Amino acid sequence: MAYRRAVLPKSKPEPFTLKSRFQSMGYALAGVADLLRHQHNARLHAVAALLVLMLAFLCSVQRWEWAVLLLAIGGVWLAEAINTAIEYLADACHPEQHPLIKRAKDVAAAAVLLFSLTALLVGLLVFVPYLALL
Ligand SMILES: Nc1ncnc2c1ncn2[C@@H]1O[C@H](COP(=O)(O)OP(=O)(O)OP(=O)(O)O)[C@@H](O)[C@H]1O
Repeated sequence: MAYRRAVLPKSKPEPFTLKSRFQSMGYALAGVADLLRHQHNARLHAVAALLVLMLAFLCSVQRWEWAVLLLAIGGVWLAEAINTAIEYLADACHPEQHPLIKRAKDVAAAAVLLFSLTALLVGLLVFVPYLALL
């Protein structure tokens, strides 16, 4: 029965309730806690994000620069969360070594690397003109 529930779509959609929406948010927050607790890279992202926010505050960056920096920080977290979810799914579906699991994990990790490099460039574009004035 548990298997049936897991693989088949429900015949009748569940009614919308605030309680279930709050429950969903709780699951998502548990995902954030999981990232911070189990992923060393996520802790590095957290420290980097804090430093960027402090620097932005000290430089009194403009409103649009805040928006760009927040998007860059959010994008790195998005990539890290999806990368971690892919790793967990891969380990659950195929705990043994497999060349395709390696490719899937490496490509998922590439997403984090590529967005992190983009975020670094965004940070340089925003902060270098302020730091050059010092
Ligand atoms: N089941 C598997 N089959 C084949 N290759 C795997 C498997 N699991 C991991 N790998 C590969 O082994 C290498 C190291 O994996 P690992 O998950 O330790 O990487 P990592 O990104 O350094 O880890 P983390 O940053 O999460 O500590 C990667 O190239 C990965 O794709």
